[in-house]
Amino acid sequence: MTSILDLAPVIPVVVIHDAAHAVPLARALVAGGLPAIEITLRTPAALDAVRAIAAEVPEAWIGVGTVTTPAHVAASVAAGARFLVSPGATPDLHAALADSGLPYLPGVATVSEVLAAVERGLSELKFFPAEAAGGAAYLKALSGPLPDVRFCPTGGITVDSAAGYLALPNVGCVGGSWLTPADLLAAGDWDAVEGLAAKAAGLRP
Ligand SMILES: O=C(O)C(=O)C[C@H](O)[C@H](O)COP(=O)(O)O
Repeated sequence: MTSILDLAPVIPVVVIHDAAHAVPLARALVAGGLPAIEITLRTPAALDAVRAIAAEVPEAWIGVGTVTTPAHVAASVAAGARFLVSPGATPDLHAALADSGLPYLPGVATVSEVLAAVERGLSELKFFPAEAAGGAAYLKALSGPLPDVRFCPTGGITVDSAAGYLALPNVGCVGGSWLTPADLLAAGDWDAVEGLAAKAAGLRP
């Protein structure tokens, strides 16, 4: 199965208020070099956006984030998600994510949560909230005792701090919302979004 962590150095984390923005937004991100896109389940438009991208932008790896319940998993699969991301995970959510048949990144923030995920056979996780939970220094410390676990740190990361994470051996990619700021989406400035994506795609040549 393709690893979500290896598709691009950055996964854009998107909060979308207007599903009509979904297709041009996804095309701009893909054109900039970021094919893996996470639409968060934070707005009523989110699942419509996922459906539109799945139908009209097949070159995008469209994923769903802010998955916090088994019902979210089912709705995301039905909408056409190709991967799932959660900010944390309970035993029930872990089970639903595993049953989805999709690649997924459950969120962890402590060593014990990492070990619980490893017990379930997982080796690729989201580290959230990355900056607040210890940042790149925390992940660097984990690479000693847990060298086989790779992370997608997300939460508070910027274009300036991303490179420090990407230089770590246990970081596959980072996630962030800086590529799709609300003002650019509201203005429909897809060229600017493509420019932000291209800069992010170049963080790891
Ligand atoms: O919604 C989710 O599933 C989350 O876990 C939280 C998001 O990944 C972060 O909020 C990313 O947002 P920034 O910190 O703005 O880059």
